Amino acid sequence: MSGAHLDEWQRRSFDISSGNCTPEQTADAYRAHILSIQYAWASSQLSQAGMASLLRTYSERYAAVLDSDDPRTGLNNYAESALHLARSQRNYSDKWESSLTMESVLELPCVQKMIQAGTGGGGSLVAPGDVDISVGQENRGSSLSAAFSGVRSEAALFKPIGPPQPKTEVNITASNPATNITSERPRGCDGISGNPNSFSRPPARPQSVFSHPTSVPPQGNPGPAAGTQNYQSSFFSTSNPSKRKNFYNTDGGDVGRGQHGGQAGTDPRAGSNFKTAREQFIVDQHKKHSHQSQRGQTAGMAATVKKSLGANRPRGTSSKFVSPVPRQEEEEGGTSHNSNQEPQILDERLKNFEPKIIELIMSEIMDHGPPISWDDIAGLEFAKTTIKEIVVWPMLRPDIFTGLRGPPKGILLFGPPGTGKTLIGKCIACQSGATFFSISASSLTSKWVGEGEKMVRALFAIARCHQPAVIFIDEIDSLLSQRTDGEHDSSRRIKTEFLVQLDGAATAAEDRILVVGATNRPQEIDEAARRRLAKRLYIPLPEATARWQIVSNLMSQEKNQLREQELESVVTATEGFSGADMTQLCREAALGPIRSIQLTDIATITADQVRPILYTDFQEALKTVRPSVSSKDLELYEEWNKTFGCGR
Ligand SMILES: Nc1ncnc2c1ncn2[C@@H]1O[C@H](COP(=O)(O)OP(=O)(O)OP(=O)(O)O)[C@@H](O)[C@H]1O
Ligand SMILES: [Mg+2]
Repeated sequence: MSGAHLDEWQRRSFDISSGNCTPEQTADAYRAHILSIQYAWASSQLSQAGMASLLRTYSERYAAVLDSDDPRTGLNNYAESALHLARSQRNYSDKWESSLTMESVLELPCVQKMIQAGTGGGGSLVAPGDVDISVGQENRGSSLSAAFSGVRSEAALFKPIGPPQPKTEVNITASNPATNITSERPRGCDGISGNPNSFSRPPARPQSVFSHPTSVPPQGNPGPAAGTQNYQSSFFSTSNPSKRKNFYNTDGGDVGRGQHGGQAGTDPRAGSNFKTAREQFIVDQHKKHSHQSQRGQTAGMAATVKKSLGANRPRGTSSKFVSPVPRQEEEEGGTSHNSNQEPQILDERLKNFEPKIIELIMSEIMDHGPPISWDDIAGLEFAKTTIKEIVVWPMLRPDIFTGLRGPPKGILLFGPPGTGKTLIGKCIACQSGATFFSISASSLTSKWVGEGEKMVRALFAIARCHQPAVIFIDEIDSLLSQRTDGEHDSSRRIKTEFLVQLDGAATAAEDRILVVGATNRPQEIDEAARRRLAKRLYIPLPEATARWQIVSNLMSQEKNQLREQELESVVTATEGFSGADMTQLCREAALGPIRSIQLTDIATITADQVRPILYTDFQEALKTVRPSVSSKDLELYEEWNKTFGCGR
């Protein structure tokens, strides 16, 4: 690490060990340590092992500060209350202990005022009574539960202020002597202290301020659980109103309104997710029924889809692709069957295949992905034109491209690594309008003997159902390498099956299935496969114009100050680079501005303050990025292209 970084590190370590730091400062210092470690590793100043070890140490220390509930050394002052709650114990924490005992509520100035007002003329507000609690007819809302102690405890009878309201009397009898029901303030009870009027209830909505929760057993039937319910609420305490205010009063309006409102006179559950068991039951029932009816609809849909699939299906670029099994989106949309059920196969031609195999192949259909256009592929004009001729136009005008003009059944894209073969595959997927299967050789070469060739057969069968179709096989050499005596029987069978499917009795002349293979080892491909991949296109290293295009494309997306001549110099200096090497060079250069930022600023700097990419960044990057294709390898590709390639 540089001297400046070490100084900074030392200063922070000293601060922490001096004991003068608050827990917040200590946590900040540890966080800064962790950032420095990550930065040092990212800029190769620190080994992987060193980074891992340091990170472990400092993460543990940081976590210790976060987790400790000692107010002098830690930040976590919630743990205690949380633990108490978890153990169903009374909360003794200073921070979270509720002060809402009956006595404290009665002592509240606003309550006192109301008591006085009540005795003055408006009827009594609070009077000691038996264990009766009066609740409004709607019997809703969060509540103040009564404080019980003893077998039949005294509780308060709360009567709402204002005109007399219809009410229901509920008797709560504490049958268990150990019952400890603690008085709690209702949700949004800040309003009580802030606004004495909030005690009054709007006449339109008869409801007691201190109505009992919906869990109150009905009158005359307290039930065995009546006395054993724990009424202690974890929602509110009066000790830290500002915190609570921020938490519940998200709209910045009056306390008690908003998400967890519950101000006196309003429905306390308005906007909250709370539901009674009965409400939940009704919702569940509703869901169940609607799901059943949806399933009914799906079955109906499936029947319709069946008709449109397969031989009867109109073919052409405009016809919509219909999957023979329910697709993921449909499942998400809730229109599918139970996921445990076997996928329903809707095409006659696929009935001999196992649903699992079909599902596997279907999952490799690539009908979405990042959109790539032909312009995103720099250079390679000949390859692009040829592919458009073979793939795109025949899809657009199948009536013209018939007979001798019919497209070949297979294309092979070969060339050095990183020259854009896979990119072309993705572009075909986006631009061709055909059903695009992107198959990896590994998904076809199953470890179960016999499964592999079934997969190949299923692949072509499904592709036939979804014509026009393009089957893209990246790194096709691993699937169609030359057949040798020593190789496993199963891989031989896969190859044979593939060749048969590609150009054999199984394939009809009018089938519009195109196989596109990509490889950087063309010489390893079996000669029979080579013949079937009739159009073999060399994808060479990018020429100067293509390199120019790649750099300017990538730089146009970043803040840069690269002048025309400087770009020319970069292009000249990158003779022999592949497209992937050029991309790597640009990535490396783009890191230049980040590397010039001071370590101390990295956490705070804004994206706008990062300087643009300069030519010097490219010069630096050129010191570390080298071409990945050797000239010897290149000769091999050129040679193979001369012998088997279809380019000019
Ligand atoms: N002609 C090109 N135009 C633009 N970008 C390119 C081009 N060639 C390569 N790239 C860049 O290099 C990356 C790698 O290219 P791609 O994966 O297509 O190489 P490939 O030929 O399939 O290599 P491999 O033979 O190793 O599989 C692409 O994602 C792209 O960023
Ligand atoms: Mg590739």
